[in-house]
Amino acid sequence: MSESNNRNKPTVTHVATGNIELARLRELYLGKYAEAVQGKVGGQSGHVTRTEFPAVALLPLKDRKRVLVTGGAGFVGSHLVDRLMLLGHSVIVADNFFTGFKRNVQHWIGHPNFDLIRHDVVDPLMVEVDQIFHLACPASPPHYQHNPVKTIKTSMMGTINMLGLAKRTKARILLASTSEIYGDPEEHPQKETYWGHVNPIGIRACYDEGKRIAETLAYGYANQDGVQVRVCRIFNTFGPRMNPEDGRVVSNFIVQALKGEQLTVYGGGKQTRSFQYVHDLVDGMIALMNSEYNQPVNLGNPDEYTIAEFAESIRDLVNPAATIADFPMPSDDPKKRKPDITRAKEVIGWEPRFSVKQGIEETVEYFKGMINLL
Ligand SMILES: O=c1ccn([C@@H]2O[C@H](COP(=O)(O)OP(=O)(O)O[C@H]3OC[C@@H](O)[C@H](O)[C@H]3O)[C@@H](O)[C@H]2O)c(=O)[nH]1
Repeated sequence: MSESNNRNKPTVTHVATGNIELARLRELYLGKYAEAVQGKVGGQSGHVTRTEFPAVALLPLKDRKRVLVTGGAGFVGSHLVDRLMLLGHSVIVADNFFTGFKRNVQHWIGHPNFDLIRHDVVDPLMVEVDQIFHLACPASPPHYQHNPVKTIKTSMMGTINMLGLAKRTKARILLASTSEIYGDPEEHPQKETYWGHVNPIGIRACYDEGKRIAETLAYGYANQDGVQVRVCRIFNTFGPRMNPEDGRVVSNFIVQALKGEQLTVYGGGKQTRSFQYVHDLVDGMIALMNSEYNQPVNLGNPDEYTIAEFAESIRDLVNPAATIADFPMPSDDPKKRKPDITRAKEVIGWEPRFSVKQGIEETVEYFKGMINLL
């Protein structure tokens, strides 16, 4: 087991994340605003139009931004939307609901600061905004491999459309890039200066190369047209509102353990990943958007696990009776991955504050709430 100081960090209890109390965030995905997600199957599901919304900050008009979040109904996007809304901004979500769900943002539907548009970023979007967080793209390997051409179109044409929007409106745009641009890395841990090791025709290429061209486009528009771009490279992230069926390792293992099924370790489980809790990522994205730094920044938690030891820790926490079984390794699966976050510390003063254990406990609680739906 690779030990890290991070595992011995005290857990975050009521610390404000981006000036928002954790308890206030929790009520949106575990508490009173999450009841539709935690519904019971077999009966009926009733919906009411909300007359009361979570309280949001009242910002002076000069500080209130009009923020577009593409992919805002997805796992990461919806947590970002929660934060931006609670901070008092006006938020427009554009999502095609391929992997996102309305239920992830349902607690904001009807709020005067909130708009939800069913929109695919492959088509241009005409809105007036100050900031764009461009997240739209399936991120789970089974999802992005489901329709590789569509994944490439989403990354490439979607990013061209959003950069064009940023150019017209003079909005600042943050591109959600990925650790996958490093491919199967030969440098470990991965620094932003590493150019990567990607198979351009492999099954992951639609996503890896899609995000690489998205980065190239971002700097093309920045250098040629003066568009203000920010680029974060997101490492493996988990938390409540992950789609339980999206096939990524954290949701798979937790759901399998909760259902008493075998935990499916691929290829012997010697490959490593480093897992960050979603609130840390959102902290980093907002800090980067509001910083003056325009080069790529890794956002991830360096706490590195082999997949085999990760399976054991989930089993021990969720269901010690569950068994672990080995399945074939998907092709081109990176053998190791761990972010070097020196740059993030230096340029935006960011580092993860949640331990993996605390994040996993919250995620387990969330999935337990939906067990009847699984
Ligand atoms: O059930 C499973 C699922 C996955 N795995 C393994 O666990 C590791 C992590 O797999 P995931 O599918 O969660 O994520 P990957 O690291 O392959 O890709 C991720 O990289 C970073 C992000 O940009 C994306 O969310 C995603 O593409 C891989 O080695 C995979 O083979 C299992 O052993 N069992």
